[in-house]
Amino acid sequence: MSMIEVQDLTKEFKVYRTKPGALGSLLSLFSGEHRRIRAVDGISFSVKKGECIGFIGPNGAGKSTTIKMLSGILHPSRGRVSVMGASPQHRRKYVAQNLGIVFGQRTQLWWDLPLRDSYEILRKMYRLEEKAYHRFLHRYHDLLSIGDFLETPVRKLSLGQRMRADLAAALIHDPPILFLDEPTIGLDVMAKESIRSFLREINREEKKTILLTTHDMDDIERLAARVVMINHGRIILDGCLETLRERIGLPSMIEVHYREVPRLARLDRVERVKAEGKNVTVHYDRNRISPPALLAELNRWGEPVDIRTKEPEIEEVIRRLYGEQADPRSKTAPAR
Ligand SMILES: Nc1ncnc2c1ncn2[C@@H]1O[C@H](COP(=O)(O)OP(=O)(O)OP(=O)(O)O)[C@@H](O)[C@H]1O
Repeated sequence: MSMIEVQDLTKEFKVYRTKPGALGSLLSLFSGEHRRIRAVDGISFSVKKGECIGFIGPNGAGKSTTIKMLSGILHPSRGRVSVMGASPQHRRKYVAQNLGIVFGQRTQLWWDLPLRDSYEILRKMYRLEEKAYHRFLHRYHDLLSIGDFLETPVRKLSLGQRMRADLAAALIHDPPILFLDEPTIGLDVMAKESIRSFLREINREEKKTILLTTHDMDDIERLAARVVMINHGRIILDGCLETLRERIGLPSMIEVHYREVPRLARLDRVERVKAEGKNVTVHYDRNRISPPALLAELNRWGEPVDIRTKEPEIEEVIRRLYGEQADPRSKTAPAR
C-alpha cells in the first residue's frame, strides 16, 4: 500500500526585491518588483507502508518545503500530493490524524508547563480516551523512559530528554506515518543511539512509515533502507545507501580505539589513516578492501577495545556527488 504519493510537486515563492531602509522595503512591496524562487521543482516519489526513507540534501535544497506540502502547511504551486489517499491541503484533519511530526530544532511542547500537562493538552486535542492515554504513557515510559521526567517543565529538560518527549508527543495518537526533521541534532553519541534504537524498533516492529530529514549520515546508515536525495529542488538520487556509495565512491570509515597506543604499519588499499593517541580512523573503499580483511589488518596494530563504523559527513557526500553533477542549476525563475 502506498502511504505517500508525490507527483510533479512544485513550489515557487515570490520574493520581493527589497530596497534599503524601512521605506525602501515598503516601496518594494508596492512596486511589485519580485523574482520567483522555485524551492521544489517537479519532484515525484512514492512511499510504501513500513518504509524508512532518508530525505537528504544540502541547506536550501527544498526538504522543509516538501515536508510542509506533505503535511498540508503549504499549498503546492503545481503537482499532486496524497497522504494515506487524501490531499493534505483539502483534508487536513484526516491527514493530521495519520501523521506525527517532529522538528528537532523546535518543540511542539509547552515550554513552561510540566511535560505531563503538554500530553494532557495533546490528549484533549486528539480526543484520546482514558484507556488509550494510559496505554500511551505506559508504552513510552517503557520505550523512551518519559516517566522519569513527566513532572519537569519542558524548558528544564536536557536536549536528549526533550527529543524523547517530542517523539512520544508525535506518537500520542498512534499515527502510521512519522515525519522527522533532524531528530538527533545536537545530541551526544549515547542520546543519538537511544533515539535511533527507538526509531528502528517502531519502524521494524510496528511498521511505522518514516520520512527522515537529517544531516547525519550515521542516522541514514542505521535507519534508512532508502535514500532520496534532493538538490536545487530536484531529486538527484533515489535508491539505497549502497547505490549512493557505489555511484560516488563514498568512503566507509572505521574508528578503532586501542588499549595501548597502536604500532602503525603500512596499509595498502585504503584512502586515509588518521591516528591520534590510542584512536585510529581509517577511510576505505569497500570495493577495494572488505571490512573483515581491514579489521584483520587493524588487529595486528594492537588490542582493540572498541570498534565503530562511521559514515562521512553529508557535506562530503554532496561534494562528491557534485563532482559528478556538472550542472548546478540556478534556482530562480524569471518573474512573470
Ligand atoms: N517562505 C519562503 N519564502 C521565500 N523563499 C523560501 C521560503 N521558504 C523557503 N524558501 C527558499 O526555498 C529554498 C528551499 O528551502 P527549504 O527550507 O525547503 O530547504 P531545506 O532543504 O529544508 O534546507 P535546510 O536544510 O537549511 O532546512 C531556499 O532557497 C529557501 O530560501
